[in-house]
Amino acid sequence: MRPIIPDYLAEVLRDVERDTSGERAGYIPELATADPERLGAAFAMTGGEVYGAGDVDTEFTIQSISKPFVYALALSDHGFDPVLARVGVEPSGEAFNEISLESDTGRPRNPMINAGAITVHSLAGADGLSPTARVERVLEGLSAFAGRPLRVDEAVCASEMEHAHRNLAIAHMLRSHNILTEDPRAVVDGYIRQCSVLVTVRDLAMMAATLANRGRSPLSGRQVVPELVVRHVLSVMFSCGMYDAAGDWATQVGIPAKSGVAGGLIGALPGQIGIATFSPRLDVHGNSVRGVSLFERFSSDMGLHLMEIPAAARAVVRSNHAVGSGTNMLRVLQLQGGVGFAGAERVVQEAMTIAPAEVRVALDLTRVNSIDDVARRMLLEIARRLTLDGHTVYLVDPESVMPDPDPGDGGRVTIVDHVDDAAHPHATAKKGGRSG
Ligand SMILES: NC(=O)CC[C@H](N)C(=O)O
Repeated sequence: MRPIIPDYLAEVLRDVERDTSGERAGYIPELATADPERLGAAFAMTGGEVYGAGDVDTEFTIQSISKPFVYALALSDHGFDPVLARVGVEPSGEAFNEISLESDTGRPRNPMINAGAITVHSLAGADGLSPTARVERVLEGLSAFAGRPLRVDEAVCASEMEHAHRNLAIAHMLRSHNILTEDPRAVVDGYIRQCSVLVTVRDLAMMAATLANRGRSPLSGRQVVPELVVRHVLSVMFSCGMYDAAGDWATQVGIPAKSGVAGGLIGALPGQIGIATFSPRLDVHGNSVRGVSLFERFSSDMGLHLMEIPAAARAVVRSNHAVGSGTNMLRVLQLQGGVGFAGAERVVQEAMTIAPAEVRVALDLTRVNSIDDVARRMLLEIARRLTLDGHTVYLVDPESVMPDPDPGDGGRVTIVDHVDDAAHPHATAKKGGRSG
């Protein structure tokens, strides 16, 4: 069989190829010489598989796509408070290189615009690092996200540094507000080196997949940054990643994303996929023209919009029935699928209908594949209240999907591997049901 996904990617690339609108970034002379016809796209699944079509192994500079990753490094190196004290998380609705700070605090509005990203660069690695050691930390961190060692394009770096007046102006302004405490020139130099790291579409897809995979690289298995940091970074990407086009992007595409002026674009869909595209011509916001079209296609073709309401998740309560009769009667609530808050609420409703006469109750988790923390607490609370009302409660949980099944506070559950073990408690005694 021919592989399905690369064929699909190649077809979508053909569809956008005709669009030659937009301009290469002119303010960094080296970028203005890039081949404007380059075009590539890749999907990296959280399971580790990578699919690509077009120029997936061409190297180009990461530019602003480094911002969310270095933000993640700064948050994991310093913790949330010191970073949030210096850089906000509010969408600015402004261009990426806008010279703007919050009027009351002097903080840059968010870490995705240059003012925020320059500040964040100074927060990567331990306090007091030399500028060179800080760039090392950034390079090592970006490489960990990509799952391979990355390097700096010295020509692009030098070219941007020669024309860095605007970023220098931003850094001096940050220094005057004491948001930056180091030499502004050294920080801008480090930030520009960070932007000049060479990546391929394949690398970027893997970096995005590492975010989508809760911060663990699908390639190396390494936990690059903590899970809570990832949630925070993806939220900021969702609201600020596309600068003054962020609102359009959130409604049309609905994937946390980040663009760079060399023409790269990434999206990370939590739990599913990292996507990357490359095409150097940019729109007025500095986002790749064909990249935006590709993401619009991917989102609508594959239903990747984050706000897409999932096809009515199958009912969590598969059945609610009685087996046996008389005092031996067992009420069985058979659950299925993944149980979250709304699913557990359905179980609460069903549990309220259990008649006092039905002394024995089984929550059958045989077909449940996951229980999140709030659902765990609610199901155990159901068990506890049923115990207090005089019921005997069984948890049918052959694969131990219920973590720590202790209802506490006067509640008690007997854990068995099969409904039959609850239906015929004497047989259970022989098999020795686990008790929680
Ligand atoms: N949007 C971008 O990719 C901008 C990054 C570029 N290095 C700059 O600071 O101007």
